[in-house]
Amino acid sequence: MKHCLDILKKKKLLSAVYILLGVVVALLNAFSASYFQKVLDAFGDNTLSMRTICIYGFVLILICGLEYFDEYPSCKLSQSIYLEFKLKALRKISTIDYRCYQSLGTGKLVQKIENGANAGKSILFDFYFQLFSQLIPNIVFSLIFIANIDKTIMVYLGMGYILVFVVTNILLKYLYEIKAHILNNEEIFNKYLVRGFMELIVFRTNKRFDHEIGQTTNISEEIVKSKTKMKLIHEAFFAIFELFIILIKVIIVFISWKNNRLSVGSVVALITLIDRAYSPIAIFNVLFVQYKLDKSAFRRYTDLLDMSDDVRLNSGKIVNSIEGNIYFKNVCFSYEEKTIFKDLSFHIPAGSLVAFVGESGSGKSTIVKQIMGLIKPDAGSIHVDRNDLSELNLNHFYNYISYTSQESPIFDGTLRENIVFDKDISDDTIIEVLERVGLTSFYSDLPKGIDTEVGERGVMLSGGERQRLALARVIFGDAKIVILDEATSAMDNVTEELVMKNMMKFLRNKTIIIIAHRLNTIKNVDKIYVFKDGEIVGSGGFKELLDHNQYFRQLWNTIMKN
Ligand SMILES: Nc1ncnc2c1ncn2[C@@H]1O[C@H](COP(=O)(O)OP(=O)(O)OP(=O)(O)O)[C@@H](O)[C@H]1O
Repeated sequence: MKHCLDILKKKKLLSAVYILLGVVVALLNAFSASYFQKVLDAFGDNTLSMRTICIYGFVLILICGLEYFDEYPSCKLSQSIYLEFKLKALRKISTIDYRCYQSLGTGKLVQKIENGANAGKSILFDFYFQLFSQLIPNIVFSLIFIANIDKTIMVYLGMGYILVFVVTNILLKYLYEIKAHILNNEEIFNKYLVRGFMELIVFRTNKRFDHEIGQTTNISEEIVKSKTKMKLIHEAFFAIFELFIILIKVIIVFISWKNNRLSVGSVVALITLIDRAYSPIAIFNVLFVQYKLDKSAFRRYTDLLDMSDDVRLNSGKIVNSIEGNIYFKNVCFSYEEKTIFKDLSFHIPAGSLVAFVGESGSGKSTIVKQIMGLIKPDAGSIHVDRNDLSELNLNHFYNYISYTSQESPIFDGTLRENIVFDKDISDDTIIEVLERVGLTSFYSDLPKGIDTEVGERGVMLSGGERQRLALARVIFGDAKIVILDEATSAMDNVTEELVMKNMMKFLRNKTIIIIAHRLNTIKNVDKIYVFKDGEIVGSGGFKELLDHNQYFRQLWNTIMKN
C-alpha cells in the first residue's frame, strides 16, 4: 500500500477532482431516476408542467456534461499511475543493492514490472477510485431514493448485497490459483522471448530455436487456457447476477400489482433505481475479484521494490579529493556457500599501474567489484587513501573512479551519448579522442557521425570497436582510479598496443588496475598480482615473476604455446 500512497500523494488535486465529479454525477443520476417518477405520475394525472420538464431535461444535460469532463482526470490519472509504477521500478534499479540485482533475470523482470504496473494501476484506479467516485456514491444515493419510495424494499436489497458478497468470496479462492498460474507462465514466456532476442547467435548455431519456440508455444497455450477459464467463471457469475436482478424486478412488479400500493411512476423509478443500486454491485464484484487477483501480480512487483537498497549510494562520508591509494586488509568474501577470498591483503600505491592476472574464476573481477563498492566484504576492510570504503558516499566516490567492464560496455544510444553521456563537449574534441582510440575510419563511415545510434549493447559495432568506444569514455572522465577489466580483450595485438599506448599517455599519474589474460600486454606495468583460487600467489615486476614464480611462468608458457 505504501507504494500506492506515494503515487497518490503526487496526484492529490487530480484525485480529489475526479472523486468529487463522480459523487456529483451519482447524486444527479439517482435524483433524475427519482424525478422521473414525478414526471410520469404528473403525466398520468395531466398535471405535468413546463417547469418539471425543464428541470428534468436540465439534470440530464448536466449529467451528460459532467460525465464528459470526468474523462479528463480519469484519463490523466489512469495513464500517469501506470507510468509512475514503471518509473518506480527504474528508480529502484538505480539504487538496488548489487547482489540483489545479480539475482534478477531480465526477461522475468521486465514482465514482472509490466504486470505489476498494470496491476498497480488496476488496484489504485480501477478499484479504489471507482469505488469512491462511483460505486459507493451510486449505491448510497440509490438506496436513499429507494427508501424514499419504500423502506422495506431497501432492506431486502441490502440483504441481497450480503448474498452477492458471500458468493464472490467463494469464487475468489478458485480464481486465485488460476491467476498465480497465469502470472508465473507470463514471466516464463517473457524469459524465453527475451533470451531468444539476446542470444540469437547461441541459439541459432546450437539449433535451439525449435526447442525454445516449442516451449514458448506450450506456455502460451497454458496462458490462453487459464485466461479463458477465468473469463468464463467471471461471466457465469455475471449471468447469474443478471438473473437475480431480473427476479427482483419481476417480484416488485408482481407485489405492486397485487397490493396496488405503488403508482406507475414509483414502479418505473424503483426498477431504474434497483438497476442503479445493483449495477455498482455487479461492477464492484468484478473489480473486487480483479483487485484481489491483481494483488498477487502487484506483490511480485513490490517484492522487487522492497529489495534492499545500497544505502551507501547516497549516504556516508563525502571526500573532496582522492589520491588513489587502495588497501585491502584481511578481506574475506563468499558468494553464499562458495568462498572466494580468505584473508586477502594488498596495497596499490596512488599513481601506480598494476595488473591482476590469474586463471578464469580466480576472483579478479570480484576484487574490482569490491573496489567499486558494488559488493561488500564479509570481513576485513578496504581503504581508499585513509578512508574506509564502507563509510564513503558511493555516488560521490564514483566521481573519482572509472570502470570499464569486460561485458557489454556499450548501451543503446548514440555514439556521442556513449562517450560523453550528456556532458557538453564539442564535436571536434570527441572526434580527436576517437582518433586516439583508433576509431577514425569507423567514425568516418558513419552516416550521422557521432550522432549515429549504436543499437542495443552496441550491436552494430565489432567487439573491438565497442571496447575502444568504452575506452574513449574513460578519457572524458576525471577519475583518479581507472579499472580496465579485460578492456582490450577483443582487439587484435597491433590495435591493442596502439590504443593502450595512447591511453597510458592520458592516464599518467592515475592509479590504474588492468585485468588481463594476455600477459604480453602487461610487461611494462609497475606491479603484477598473480591470483589463484582467490589468493595472491605472487607479486612483482614481469621479469621478476617470470624468473621466480612458477605459477606465473606456467601461465606465460600456456599463453606462448597457444
Ligand atoms: N553472482 C555470483 N554468484 C555466485 N558466484 C559467483 C558470482 N559471480 C562470480 N561468482 C564466482 O566467483 C568466482 C570468481 O569470479 P570472478 O568473476 O571474480 O573471476 P575472474 O577471475 O574475474 O574470472 P574471469 O577471468 O573469467 O573473468 C568464480 O568462481 C565465479 O563462479
